[in-house]
Amino acid sequence: MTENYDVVIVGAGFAGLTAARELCRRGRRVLVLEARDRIGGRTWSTERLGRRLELGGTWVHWSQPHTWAEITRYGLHIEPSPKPDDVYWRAGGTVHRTTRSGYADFVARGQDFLLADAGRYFGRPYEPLTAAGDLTTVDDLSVVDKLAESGLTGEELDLQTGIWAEHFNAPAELCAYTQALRWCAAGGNRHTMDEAASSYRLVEGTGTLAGAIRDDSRAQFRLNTPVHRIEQDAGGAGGAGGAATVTCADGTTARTGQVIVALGLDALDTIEFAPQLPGPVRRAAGEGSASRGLKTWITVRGRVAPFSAYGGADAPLTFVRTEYFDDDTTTLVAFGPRADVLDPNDPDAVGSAVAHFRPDLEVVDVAGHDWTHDAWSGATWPMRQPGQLTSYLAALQQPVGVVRLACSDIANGWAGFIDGAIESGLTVSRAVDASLGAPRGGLRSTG
Ligand SMILES: Cc1cc2nc3c(=O)[nH]c(=O)nc-3n(C[C@H](O)[C@H](O)[C@H](O)COP(=O)(O)OP(=O)(O)OC[C@H]3O[C@@H](n4cnc5c(N)ncnc54)[C@H](O)[C@@H]3O)c2cc1C
Repeated sequence: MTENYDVVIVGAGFAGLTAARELCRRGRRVLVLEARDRIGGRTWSTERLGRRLELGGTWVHWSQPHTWAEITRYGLHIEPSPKPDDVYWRAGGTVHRTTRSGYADFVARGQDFLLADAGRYFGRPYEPLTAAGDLTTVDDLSVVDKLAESGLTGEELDLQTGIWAEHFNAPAELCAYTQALRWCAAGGNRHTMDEAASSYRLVEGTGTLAGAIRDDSRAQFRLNTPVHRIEQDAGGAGGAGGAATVTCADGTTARTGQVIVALGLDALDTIEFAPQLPGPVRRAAGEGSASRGLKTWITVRGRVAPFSAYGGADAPLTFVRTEYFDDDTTTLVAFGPRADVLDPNDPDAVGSAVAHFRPDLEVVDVAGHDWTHDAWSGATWPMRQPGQLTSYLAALQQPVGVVRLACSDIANGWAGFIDGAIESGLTVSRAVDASLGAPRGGLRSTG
């Protein structure tokens, strides 16, 4: 039997959850279809290595307006990740070691050079295409291209490319210079940019935030229900006032006035669209995000003094940091740019990667999730490749008949972050509500 809804939302990550809550509050009848056995998408708080760990998105910040509003709304709390005493980095084939402030001094020249034009190109970060004419001249650059103009020393360059490979969770040549500028502009300056990315985690975990948004909606949720096909009626494909049929892998179908496809671009190929999505949208999904790396948690023997380490752009791990301390073990968080070359769940391989800069550490166990090879994500945090901002963002934000995309990948401000997912869910749900007209019976419920 085919059921009828005002809106079907595909995907229960932060974008889909937010859209579901907002549309229910506007009196819409909403069905959420999620492929996984849980909500939260690329965030996942779960028990591993003897404690609750975040296998996906983790850090949040008050400079991220949409995330912070949700933290306030649900009364959640943040706690700081430990700051390192020492910083190690590999450059010019050597491992260097210095204090946190020594590292900050050394890195400043390169960061200041790379991010100097953040305000020029993204003076209004939530309108990322407003400098459009000018932008096309720089959007094809990678951070490697831009850094080549810098006059930095070889060691400074090695460190900078390693830092950006870490920030994008991607090979450095895939990291769009404009994405680096957008990130800095969203934070307001490079210090807030850095702080927002990895300093404060949710005490209650991202799962609690996702659950709070879900519980605040009357939407019907179906887990373990991948969507296979979305077919718009002839009228729907041409504009508003149409309808679509959503078909799941289990053969069930739902009829709906509007569809929100709330999954990342790298998972878009899990759905067949009839008619096809426009060319730029298909090309954006086909090219995919830059972010094809990994995150892993590592338990090492002994109580290790707080440190962080940058491995360099070509290392299997670009960044490692102490995160939790126990009496006889320490838990590190680590990132690498290529999930193809390092399995986040292989203790031997991760141990060898850590030995690149800390051969004294003995890896006991590791825990991660391979988001890059997971069909429902296909990438980690979605950072753009050179050229993708000006080629695709505008098209990705447009409705296609009764179908709209919503995800962090296509947000305006903190694109790639939890904040971007919430922003996108808010924006798209408002547009969908407007397309549907007055709710049946003319009443808006507050549920
Ligand atoms: C390792 C890692 C670390 C990160 N670190 C941070 C961080 O510290 N701070 C931060 O702010 N952000 C971080 N992020 C990014 C952040 O987690 C994401 O940008 C955000 O969660 C994306 O939300 P979304 O709703 O746009 O997409 P997703 O979370 O990907 O949600 C999409 C949902 O759609 C589902 N789906 C996919 N295909 C189908 C289908 N065919 N049918 C039905 N359902 C489908 C998926 O299962 C998923 O639940 C990180 C991400 C990763 C992976």
